[in-house]
Amino acid sequence: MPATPNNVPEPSRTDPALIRNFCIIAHIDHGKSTLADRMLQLTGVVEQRQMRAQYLDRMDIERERGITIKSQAVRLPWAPTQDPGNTHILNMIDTPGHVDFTYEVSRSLAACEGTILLVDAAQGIEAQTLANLYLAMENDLTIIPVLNKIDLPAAQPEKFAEELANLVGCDPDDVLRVSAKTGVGVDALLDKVVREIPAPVGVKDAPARAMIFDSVYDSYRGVVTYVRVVDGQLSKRERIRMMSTGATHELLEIGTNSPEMLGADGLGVGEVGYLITGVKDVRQSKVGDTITQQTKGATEALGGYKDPKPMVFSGLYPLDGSDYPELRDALDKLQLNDAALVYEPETSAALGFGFRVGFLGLLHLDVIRERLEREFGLDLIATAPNVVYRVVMEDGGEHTVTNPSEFPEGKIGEVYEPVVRATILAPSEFIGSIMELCQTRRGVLLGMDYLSEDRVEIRYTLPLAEIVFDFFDQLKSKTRGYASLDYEPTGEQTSSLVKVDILLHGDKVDAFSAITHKDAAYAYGVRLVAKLRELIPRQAFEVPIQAAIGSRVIARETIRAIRKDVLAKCYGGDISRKRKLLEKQKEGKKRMKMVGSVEVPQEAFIAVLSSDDSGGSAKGKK
Ligand SMILES: Nc1nc2c(ncn2[C@@H]2O[C@H](COP(=O)(O)OP(=O)(O)OP(=O)(O)O)[C@@H](O)[C@H]2O)c(=O)[nH]1
Repeated sequence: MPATPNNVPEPSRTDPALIRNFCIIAHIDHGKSTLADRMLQLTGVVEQRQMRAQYLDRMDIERERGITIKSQAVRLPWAPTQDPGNTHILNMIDTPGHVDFTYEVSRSLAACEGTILLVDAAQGIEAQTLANLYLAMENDLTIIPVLNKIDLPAAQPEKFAEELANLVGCDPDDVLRVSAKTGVGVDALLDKVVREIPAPVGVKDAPARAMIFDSVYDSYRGVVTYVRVVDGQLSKRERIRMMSTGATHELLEIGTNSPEMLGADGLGVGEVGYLITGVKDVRQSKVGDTITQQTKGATEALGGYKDPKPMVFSGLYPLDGSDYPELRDALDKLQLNDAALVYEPETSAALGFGFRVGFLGLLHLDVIRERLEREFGLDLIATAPNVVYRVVMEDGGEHTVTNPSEFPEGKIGEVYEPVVRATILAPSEFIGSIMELCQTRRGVLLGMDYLSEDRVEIRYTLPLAEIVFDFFDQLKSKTRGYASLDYEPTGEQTSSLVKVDILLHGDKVDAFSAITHKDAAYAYGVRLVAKLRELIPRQAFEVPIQAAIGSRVIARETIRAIRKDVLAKCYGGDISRKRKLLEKQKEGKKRMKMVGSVEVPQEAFIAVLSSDDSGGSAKGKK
């Protein structure tokens, strides 16, 4: 049996009554990592002298470099003050903080019985705190409200204790006050976790059922899968089965993190830990799936499994066409660690060979783009992000549109677009500007609540397409940075949506096609043709630039013709000078792309697609 520190029970034999599984919900910067550090230190799993700030975060960076793996769950032994003779096992499970990963968050929460709701005592509740709190409530978790940073001079514990108490429905005196920085109150918090969070319940002698709440690719070990055992026991070397796919694997290694990986014989009821089967791709070990034994396994999976569904699509093209194979290899590599990343090859008349890539949301898109550029050294052009539309034709035929240029022609019945429920938190002085912004983005007000006398929570239904581009930036600038936003998909709605095409000399430029609301189409068309007129140099012939809905032109500009005869300036017969000029002209041409018969500098595409005021998105600003 592997050695365990401090007489801590072996994970296959821990009495479930002594286990507490919890996570920490906090808005960014409210101190989650610092609190986790303090807990590692107080419970003795990291020795004082090894302690360094943000221990778990440090591991995150290391993981990026492929050195070690982040602990998605840490096993902490704790002898509570109220029951010092009984060492309890606290499994602290990390939850991804961002809205794009709501499904992953909800799986991490489902692995817990309780959560610490951590709020900065100088800031109060923020949108991400709320969104995750709602998910925790849906999962029936016990909630322990805690104010952090009480050491700060700007802390207002009385005010925010009241706010928190109102939110979770408890007495303000029951809101714990801690300083993750100095450690004040953290032992009382661990005691409270033991006292208030229920122990896991499961059937010891049943076939094993364990839920995957995270899986991480590691270049040395392959995929490391994090599980919570609900019933039965998983043991080293036995064969297991993934219930969604039926695939079977041998359990090469199983264990817990404290916070480094520590192998074990197995994991029993209620335990949380990792396992390694040698699979090389996270899509073979999917978050939300249930694991059981291959023989005499469970017949019914734990509920809640969903395939990740991309919400936002963008075309990614290498700036230099010869980088296409590198881009494909890089996407293949990223997919090993990202079950939600989907892509397929795509060709654009304007941009050449690339990929249409699906993401969970905008943050996901940014992360992937940044990694492609930073880790793989690729220079990319990304087309404006668009959402997925469902188009039902009058004859009943149906199309799923992930690329605006593929919007069907012909008799369209209804167009459906995805909508989200957005929650915005801000000081009440900004209510007017927030509502104005949401209104211009086709929002429908759902409700508004005061969290305290000067802070409100505003809820809107908004089309996803209206927030994927720059909504958050606008919100921040209209509220001087004070508002926070969170959203979750809530279905779809029919809308009056049209496709606007941009034509150069009669040829459609696929990269600029956009699906916009009918009322925003004209503005989009006018803005884009004006912009392109500025960016495209004059050609040997007159070039009309048009914006059109179907065959109806809604905006037009014209680039007048010039005769670009570089030799005109050369009188006399100086051959070498002539050659030089011709060479120069050829150089210039290299960076041009042909769209039909028109030469367009690559910079024009980049400028239109990347600049903030271009509005080259699917949303159509008004
Ligand atoms: N004064 C004071 N500062 C704290 C306390 N807890 C955390 N901080 C500081 O607050 C900042 C954010 O803390 P983190 O622990 O990184 O917050 P987080 O919620 O993990 O943030 P992300 O990982 O970015 O989501 C850091 O500069 C911490 O040093 C506290 O109790 N008192």
